[in-house]
Amino acid sequence: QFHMIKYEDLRWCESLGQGSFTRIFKGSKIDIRDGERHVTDVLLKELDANHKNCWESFFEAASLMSQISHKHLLLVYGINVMVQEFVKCGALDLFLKREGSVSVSWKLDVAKQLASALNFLEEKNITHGNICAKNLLLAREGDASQGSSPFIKLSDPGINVAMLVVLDRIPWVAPEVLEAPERLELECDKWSFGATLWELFNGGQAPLQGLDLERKLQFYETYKQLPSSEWTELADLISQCMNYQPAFRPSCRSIIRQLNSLITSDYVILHAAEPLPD
Ligand SMILES: N#Cc1ccc(Nc2nc(N)cc(-n3ccc(CO)n3)n2)cc1
Repeated sequence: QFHMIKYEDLRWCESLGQGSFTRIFKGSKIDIRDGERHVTDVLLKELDANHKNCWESFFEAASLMSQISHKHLLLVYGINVMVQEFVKCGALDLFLKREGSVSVSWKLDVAKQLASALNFLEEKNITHGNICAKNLLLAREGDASQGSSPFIKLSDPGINVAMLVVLDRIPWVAPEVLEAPERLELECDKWSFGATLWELFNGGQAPLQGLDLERKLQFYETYKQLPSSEWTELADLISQCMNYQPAFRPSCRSIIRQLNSLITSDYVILHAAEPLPD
């Protein structure tokens, strides 16, 4: 299902950093189409040498996402090196940390786009398994004064959960996944959606940041919730998603309905532009 890209058609440019198993580079892909040379900006994601053993799950994640297409799902061109469409503004967590103050309606717009991507995956009965702000890519920053809104793309799930040391994905990974990493169900993405919503409304800060592994495990063992927002309706939605009973988590349709009612609430008007976090 991938159309073949030849190695010599790829150019590696600057490194953009590295994840736990991968390194990412800015690059360009050269296509000759109807006699014309097209150069496309791409993101090159390499699996680092000492993780070649999780190659097949790297491939599996990429091929899963390449079989479906949706406006909020990242386009993946190829594998061996994963060649992704280059998304202009990069990962959302870094953007939020850099930007500091984006409006509540900007955040709700992003939340709705993620919810619609999850709804699409739910309809296809596909569990993403790694929903978090780092895997949300900002294709368009959006500028309220120009009336343009943000546009996000959900990135590939990356190495599948069974390969990952799921412990360092607390609190994004649903508690039931710690018991059975191979049993990834749709409800797991609802839990992660709640944790990502929390990141979105906390300036891109990672939830439970700084807690060591022991404390993170205790967080689940004692059925804790993340610090709740002063906006009670938002706090309610986050804790519904992060329900320790998977079956009690809301459907995507319910999440979208609740986001729509948050968008119309007067809290949005009162908090048009968030103050810079002190
Ligand atoms: N400064 C800056 C800057 C950095 C990256 C991009 N673009 C981009 N495009 C993609 N397709 C994927 C990613 N990712 C970044 C982290 C991850 C997690 O895996 N992906 N970044 C644009 C600007």
